[in-house]
Amino acid sequence: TCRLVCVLPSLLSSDCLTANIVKSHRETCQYRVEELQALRWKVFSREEVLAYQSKSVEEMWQRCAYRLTDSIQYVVEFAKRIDGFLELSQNDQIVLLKGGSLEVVLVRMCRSFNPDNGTVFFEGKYGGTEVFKSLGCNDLIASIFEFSQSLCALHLSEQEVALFTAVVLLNPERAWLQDKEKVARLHSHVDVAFKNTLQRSHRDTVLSKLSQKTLQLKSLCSLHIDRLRSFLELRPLLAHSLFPPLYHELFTDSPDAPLE
Ligand SMILES: CCN1C(=O)COc2cc(N(CC(F)(F)F)S(=O)(=O)c3ccc(C)c(C)c3)ccc21
Repeated sequence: TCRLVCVLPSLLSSDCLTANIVKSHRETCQYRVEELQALRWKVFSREEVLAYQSKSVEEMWQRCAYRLTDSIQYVVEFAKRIDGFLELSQNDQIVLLKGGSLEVVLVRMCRSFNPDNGTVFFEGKYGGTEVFKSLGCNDLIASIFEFSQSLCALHLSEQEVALFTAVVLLNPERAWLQDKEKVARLHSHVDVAFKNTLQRSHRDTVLSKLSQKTLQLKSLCSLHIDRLRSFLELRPLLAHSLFPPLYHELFTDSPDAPLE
């Protein structure tokens, strides 16, 4: 039926794209939002927080880098299932993922954030900013929590998270794109699908708020890259053994193993 629907006016074909993106999100979101909410009561104890705070900077970064790399694999899978993404050149697929995967992870994280007590899901339980103290970058942690808190305030549905992350990923303004026009066409199709969905559910107000969020995302990610760079510069040899190759491929300019 999807094929039949897609030959009808563009409005219906944007339904087709919406269905594809929502399905892709559901299949690659790593944790279902129901699961994450059911775990909110599992908060780290005082002892567990102290244990995290007594870990070395290296170990905490390694744990986070591992979880981030794991989450990014799901974002890569999400991208590959969006109609049109695999039709882009290999180069442009990698440029979009290098530039947008962390942004998608940070948007998805609002689903694992509990705005009632300001805790986030990490290694099986919920914890506040104090859990990440030994990372030594409290400004980055604080900005992640603030971003998650403000995104939660929009009460995005799973459909809206799916469409918003697809819009964030398919950004035609990423540097080094070969076929910018082709990405811009795909981006505009997703944007139209997103706008149609929001209008139908009388959620137009969310659109203007989300465009501000996109700006916050950009600064949050550049802050992350700066922090990561300064961290790696202090421990060049260690870092190479600490972080999975995909992490290096995405967040440092070192020409490591190609993104598979
Ligand atoms: C700022 C980008 N960032 C890093 O620079 C280093 O690794 C990260 C990992 C994660 N994870 C979330 C994910 F698993 F979804 F990726 S986390 O390890 O579960 C985690 C959850 C929540 C917070 C506050 C932090 C600090 C970590 C998120 C962001 C980063």
